[in-house]
Amino acid sequence: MKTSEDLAVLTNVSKVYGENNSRVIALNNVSLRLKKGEFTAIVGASGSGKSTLLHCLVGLDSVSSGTVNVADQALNLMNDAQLTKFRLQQVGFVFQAFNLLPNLNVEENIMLPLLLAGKKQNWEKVRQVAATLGLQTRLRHLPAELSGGQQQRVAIARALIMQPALLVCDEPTGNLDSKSGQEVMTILRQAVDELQQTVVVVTHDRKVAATADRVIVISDGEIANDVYRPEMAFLQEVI
Ligand SMILES: Nc1ncnc2c1ncn2[C@@H]1O[C@H](COP(=O)(O)OP(=O)(O)OP(=O)(O)O)[C@@H](O)[C@H]1O
Repeated sequence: MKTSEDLAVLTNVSKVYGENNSRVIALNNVSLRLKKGEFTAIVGASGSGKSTLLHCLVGLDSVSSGTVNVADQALNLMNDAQLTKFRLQQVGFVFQAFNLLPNLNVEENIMLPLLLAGKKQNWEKVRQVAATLGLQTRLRHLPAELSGGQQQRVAIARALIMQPALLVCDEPTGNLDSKSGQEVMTILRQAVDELQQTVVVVTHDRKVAATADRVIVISDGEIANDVYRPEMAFLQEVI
């Protein structure tokens, strides 16, 4: 049963890659609910299934069995075109590699999802989002003229401009020094606290996990722990 507080409900989700000798069970019967406005970190050893879980959550990957419901839509029943539309309208993505278009300046990069979604150009909105991320003096710069932390802030602005139901971040601080990484986490925290943005972060970094409200530990494709506001000692043990 889904409640009005739930943004995402995964029920008995399994994901199997390959066949016979190369068969890998990447997710094994995972059930999970994410509440609206919640900031969740997914942690676990390399190969444990974190990225697979993130991909199944946003319809980048299909599930082998089980159901995935996000923002009142059943992803497991959608075709590719429907999934593409769902992701464009409902999901913001931030990756370790910033994935900005090198020939577009900062404000054009931030505008891009609006144009891809067939919406009107809205420079005021772009500048407003850029300003909340401290990018107001960099609007005409190209990505190559920015620091790594600034580039990641542009990527976050680009993800937030669509006011996505869900913001997913795969190792968002993986390419950053610790100060820039901290700045990026502060921005994600603000998006949760001030915009009630729902955020899911996959990370190997315990400081990143400590910024979240909830930490889910994946082990061998299963949820091994699911803890709200864990103590640092717990994070030191699991990350
Ligand atoms: N496209 C694929 N084809 C076959 N096996 C895959 C595929 N994607 C992932 N796997 C396997 O599924 C398991 C889970 O992978 P996944 O990428 O989700 O792990 P992860 O926890 O994100 O790892 P990392 O921290 O190293 O990124 C691994 O054993 C991996 O080899």
